[in-house]
Amino acid sequence: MTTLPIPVASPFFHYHQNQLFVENCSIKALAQQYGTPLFVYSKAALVHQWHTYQKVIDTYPNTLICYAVKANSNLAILNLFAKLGAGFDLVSGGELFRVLKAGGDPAKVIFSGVAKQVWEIEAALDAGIKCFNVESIPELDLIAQVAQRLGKKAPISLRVNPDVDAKTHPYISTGLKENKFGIDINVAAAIYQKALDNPFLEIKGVDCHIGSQITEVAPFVDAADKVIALLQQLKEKGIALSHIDMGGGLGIRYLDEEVVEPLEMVRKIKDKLHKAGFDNLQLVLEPGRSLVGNTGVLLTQVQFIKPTEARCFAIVDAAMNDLIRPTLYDAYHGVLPVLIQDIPKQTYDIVGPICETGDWLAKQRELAIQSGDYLVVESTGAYGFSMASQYNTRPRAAEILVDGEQSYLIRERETLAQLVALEHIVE
Ligand SMILES: Cc1ncc(COP(=O)(O)O)c(C=O)c1O
Ligand SMILES: N[C@@H](CCCC[NH3+])C(=O)O
Repeated sequence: MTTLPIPVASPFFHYHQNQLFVENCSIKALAQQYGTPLFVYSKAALVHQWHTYQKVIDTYPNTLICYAVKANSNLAILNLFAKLGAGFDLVSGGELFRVLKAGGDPAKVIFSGVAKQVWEIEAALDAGIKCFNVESIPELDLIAQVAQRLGKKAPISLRVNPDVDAKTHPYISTGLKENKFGIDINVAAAIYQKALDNPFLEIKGVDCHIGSQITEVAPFVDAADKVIALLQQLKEKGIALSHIDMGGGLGIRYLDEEVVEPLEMVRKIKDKLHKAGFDNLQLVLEPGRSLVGNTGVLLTQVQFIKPTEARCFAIVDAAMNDLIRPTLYDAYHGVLPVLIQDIPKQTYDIVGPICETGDWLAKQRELAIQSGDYLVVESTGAYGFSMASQYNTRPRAAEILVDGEQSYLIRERETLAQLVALEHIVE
């Protein structure tokens, strides 16, 4: 008897009679219906993850959860979160376009990012967003100029860089002095004063986001301590804020990580705010990965098994263009067979067909597989499709959303004609 593996996104992904299912749909049937590579998301898992944040809202009603669109920006997913009551955290005018198209409420939109362009600031002011998270003095000046031209007052927060170690991968750490993000917390008070004196700016809050895939509470608490010290400085200057935005960053289980529940993290921050006398501030959070990461998989088919002297490769039809995280961060993603078979296990490197040595999805995995089999790469609901490219002129994968026995195509597979549609040959 082979023991069945337990998917990290169990029970939404689970084995039944040696076959992998998502909710009530057989993954093999989905592969046959929609083709591969295919991103498969579970609606029940998305709703479940939302509820981990809904608990925060139920406990502390003065909280706004702004889903970080960059994690997974499919319109169907944005629409689902909008219906559940989410706000949105954006980093581009493109993301604003998506959120409005998906039915998001602009009054619950936060606009982050280190360099907003004029057209993006205009679009956000026109839409009537809740707040810009401003990351530098020149950006503050530009936002004020655009607001003046449009005859508006721009709502702003300063994104401060608290110089705390989020203890995560250096590429996804954002709250250290040497990172490009935010304004040095030690000079922020003076910049708030400058904003206060500008009639085209309206100070709303303070923001900090220290990094991603954080699996401890301590870095959030350290950051909160520093932000609270700034709040006290501002209070002394007579500058009152209406919200504090602690960003996103909560990690998920890819392998065996112990993760922090949103409510546990928020309790610690809320206690600090309470002790410092800032209970009145609305708490804003910008979670991305923790809402969507473990709600989806990348479904792929083994094309060839290629044994070499050094390694045995399982060459699959998904590649680094579909999922760049292993290449970019050396990230671990679980790999599961769709069918459990009674054949010998072997150790494989799971690689794609792209002409790069870095084109791998997983290394040294024990699997009982053969060519033609389907595999899923786990935990790919966040920063999977949203970071996909068309490198090697590979159409981007399709995306589906499963709800019970039903599946819905939420993004069609790109066609070759679409890949070249914007190009022109010079006669
Ligand atoms: C400003 C900002 N907010 C929110 C997020 C979402 O982070 P995460 O997906 O780790 O929750 C990010 C990405 O790290 C970000 O840069
Ligand atoms: N894209 C990254 C996280 C960066 C988040 C954006 N600040 C990842 O896949 O883990």
